[in-house]
Amino acid sequence: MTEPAIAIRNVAKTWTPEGRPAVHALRNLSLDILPGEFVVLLGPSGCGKSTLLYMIAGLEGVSAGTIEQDGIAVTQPSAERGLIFQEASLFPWLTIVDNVAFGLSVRGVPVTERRAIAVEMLRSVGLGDMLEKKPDELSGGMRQRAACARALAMRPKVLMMDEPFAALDVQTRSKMQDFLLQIWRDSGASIILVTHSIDEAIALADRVVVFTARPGQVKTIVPIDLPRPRPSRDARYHQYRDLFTELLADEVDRAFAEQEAL
Ligand SMILES: Nc1ncnc2c1ncn2[C@@H]1O[C@H](COP(=O)(O)OP(=O)(O)OP(=O)(O)O)[C@@H](O)[C@H]1O
Repeated sequence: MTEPAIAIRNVAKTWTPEGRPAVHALRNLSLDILPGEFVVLLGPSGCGKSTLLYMIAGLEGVSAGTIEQDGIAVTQPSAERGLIFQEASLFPWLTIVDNVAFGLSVRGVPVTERRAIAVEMLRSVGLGDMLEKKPDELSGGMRQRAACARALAMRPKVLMMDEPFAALDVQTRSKMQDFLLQIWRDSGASIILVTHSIDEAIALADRVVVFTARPGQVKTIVPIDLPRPRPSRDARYHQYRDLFTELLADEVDRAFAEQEAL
């Protein structure tokens, strides 16, 4: 049996913000992410998807349960687990190539090698002509590609993405999905991507993990048994879309009901 790249066992997370009631974000959540697997997390707003990514990244601790990477407990951030947010979090005062090289400096890569690696990564994401540009000179899609280059330069085994394309227009988003599938194949990394888009989930995932409303748990896991690329004309595509729409509808209703009760 393949050992999981990430093993999440009975994890719970309760946020206890000062002066406000505790929030039970996740409860009794178990999930394996396999090496090289593309997993999409889908669920109603507030069900703890981002919280789970932060904990896998090692940026937040668990309240109960365990998270392991390759059998070792996750206790702090690591270059082996990259995280990309909705808005590319590049340093605005650095050029694109320096943004990518900066991450490598944190990892201790010698200064002489940093630029060469950064240039290579930026070329591989199609930004070879943009090396000396500042982030605000690039489009949203280009900034996200630069953020991918920065994360991939660290050679992570697991790349997490929190709604990475939500701020992009429909055409750019579709191109970015193609691009992501390509870098996923090239890198061999596991990808864990959070999205609200059912279409994005079907287009990308090996498996879609559907969450319950908060406190988030795994409601069901659906393998997407379609060859890529996955044209939305395909009848089976529509079956998946209907299935996810139905699975989510109940949970979204529950999430709304809870918000109204507050
Ligand atoms: N730092 C924090 N302090 C207190 N509560 C938090 C914190 N981060 C998240 N929460 C709460 O935990 C719950 C889960 O939030 P989280 O952002 O993980 O959900 P999500 O599923 O990613 O939501 P969305 O899809 O809307 O982004 C929410 O009720 C949120 O308000």
